[in-house]
Amino acid sequence: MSQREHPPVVAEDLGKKYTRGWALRDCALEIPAGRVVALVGPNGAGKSTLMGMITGLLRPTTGRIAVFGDVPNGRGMHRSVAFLTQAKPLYPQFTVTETLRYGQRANPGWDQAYAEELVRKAQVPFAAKVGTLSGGQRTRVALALALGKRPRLLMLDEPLADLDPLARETVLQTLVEEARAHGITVLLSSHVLAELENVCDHLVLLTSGRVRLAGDVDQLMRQHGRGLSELALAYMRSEVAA
Ligand SMILES: Nc1ncnc2c1ncn2[C@@H]1O[C@H](COP(=O)(O)OP(=O)(O)OP(=O)(O)O)[C@@H](O)[C@H]1O
Repeated sequence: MSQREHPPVVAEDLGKKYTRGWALRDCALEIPAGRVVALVGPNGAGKSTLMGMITGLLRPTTGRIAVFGDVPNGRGMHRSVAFLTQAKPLYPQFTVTETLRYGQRANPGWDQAYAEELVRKAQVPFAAKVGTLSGGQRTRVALALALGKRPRLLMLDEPLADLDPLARETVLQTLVEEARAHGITVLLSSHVLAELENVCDHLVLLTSGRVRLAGDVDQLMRQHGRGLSELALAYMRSEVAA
């Protein structure tokens, strides 16, 4: 089987135990290619832990995980994966141009023209130091850095949390447009369910370290007669009540 045919993520019996206990248990999951996937769940549900195992930064305690058919080996992220977190570790002293140059050096498949186009579209000045940019502008630079790598899977762990509603909408729209135009699979974790409803076509819901619901949003909506955010909220409420 060629590497292209492997799904972006397949997990079987996947579990992660920290010293305080299990963060993720019995996780069986397949993330299909080309989808925009909402990863939702209450605080502490295990979302970041799952993403950490996909990047290879965290090692599973039990089970297996494969990323495009490869087992993450802890020696760096899969070359087809880009990861953006709320922290957006950009160097504040670097200009935007220098930041993209860094992206070029660090990533063999780097697409400089595409990264520059994303910065230009966002109207972020190339000569500005990253530390002087607004939160929204920094996010656009971080997104250009992530997409310039030409990933096949882009993971975003609460990347919009510090943005105002308008900036959130713009960034999310850009992200989804780029993903659909280039066939990138997106795994997006957020607590703002209404916002995910407009852009995600696949849902993975975690509660207390377990996958409670996973599947195509349209299909889940037909089955349950509710939209993504209502459905996710109902599951989270039932967890609290249990
Ligand atoms: N390094 C760690 N050491 C010990 N426990 C941890 C560690 N990282 C996470 N945990 C615990 O694992 C559980 C899952 O955490 P995780 O960060 O994956 O949840 P999350 O769904 O991303 O939460 P949030 O929505 O609050 O970001 C929590 O109980 C958390 O306290």
